Amino acid sequence: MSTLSLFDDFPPDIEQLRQEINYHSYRYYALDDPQITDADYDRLMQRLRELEAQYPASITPDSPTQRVGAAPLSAFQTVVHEMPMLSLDNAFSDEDLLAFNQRVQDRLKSAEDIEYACEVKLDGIAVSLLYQNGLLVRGATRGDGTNGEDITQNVRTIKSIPLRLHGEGFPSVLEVRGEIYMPKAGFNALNENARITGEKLFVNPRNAAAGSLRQLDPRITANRPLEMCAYSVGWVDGGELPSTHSNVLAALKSWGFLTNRETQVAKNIHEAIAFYRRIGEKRDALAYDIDGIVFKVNSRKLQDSLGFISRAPRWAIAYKFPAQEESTLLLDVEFQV
Ligand SMILES: CC(C)(CNC(=O)c1ccc(Oc2ccccc2)cc1)c1ccc2c(N)nc(N)nc2n1
Repeated sequence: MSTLSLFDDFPPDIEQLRQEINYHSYRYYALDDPQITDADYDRLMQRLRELEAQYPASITPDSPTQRVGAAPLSAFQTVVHEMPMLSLDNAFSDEDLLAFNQRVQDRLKSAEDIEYACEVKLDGIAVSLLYQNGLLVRGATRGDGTNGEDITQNVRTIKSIPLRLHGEGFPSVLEVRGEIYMPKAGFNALNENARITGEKLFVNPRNAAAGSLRQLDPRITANRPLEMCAYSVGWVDGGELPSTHSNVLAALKSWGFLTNRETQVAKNIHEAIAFYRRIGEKRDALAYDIDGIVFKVNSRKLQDSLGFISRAPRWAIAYKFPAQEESTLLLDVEFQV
């Protein structure tokens, strides 16, 4: 006799199972510290699918079984970003970075050391995720910074993007910005599979991520090894944010987002340059492609007084690495095939 028959009149606590699965996702993606094996996670998911098939009325939009959603779209709708998605000014040398720091000090009329949040600049696709009362309601590309494409159905398939925020204390409206990227291992496996099936090869992980997000059929996106790393908050309403950027990232992590483990705070621009060197030395060993380091004035109060120049903040800069040889090498190899 199946155990379910004991509960036919009293549906088992499906919400409890859903919360347990979401908790394990939080531990795996946000904390990078899973408590159960992938096999046990899959067993929990299988049980949830069986119970939801038995009690379809219990299905909620944030259920982890609802990631691969609706039918393919005929086209992407346009989204107008409430807060522009800004680009970054670039630095190509230590001198450029020191000049950036000097401009910041001059503008703040301060000779005090400026503290910087230091983040890897992932080589992926910028995305905006809008949450209302903790639920993901919209995903959009950067587009031209003001108008992007609505890719909500596709971002819902990415397991490191929470469908419901974890924990508490988040604003009622929260717009999170980050990068959707394809880790190197996933990219290599995707191209290996494409070689076997005779499908189109991707030139690099960034193009593979872009191509995977441009799919009108979310079922294709769902089968692509994509991750999302949060790096900023754009628009908030109904709540306060911490006073430093590094604590905003910590809050995003507590709400269920993947943030990059290399992120550090530098007490001054010289420590920031040391961070750039250290990451530059381990760049090839990283599990994902990066094309630079982003330095952000850590104090949000100082950010507000520095403001923006047209499309880029005065308080942030990207110090780029030299372009990597590998992608052209791959290009040569690819066309020799
Ligand atoms: C700093 C910011 C430009 C994001 N921030 C914003 O887009 C942003 C936008 C409006 C804001 O507030 C506004 C308030 C009023 C008017 C306009 C903007 C604040 C931040 C940015 C851009 C690209 C990044 C990248 N590739 N990697 C990392 N690691 N960080 C990055 N950070």
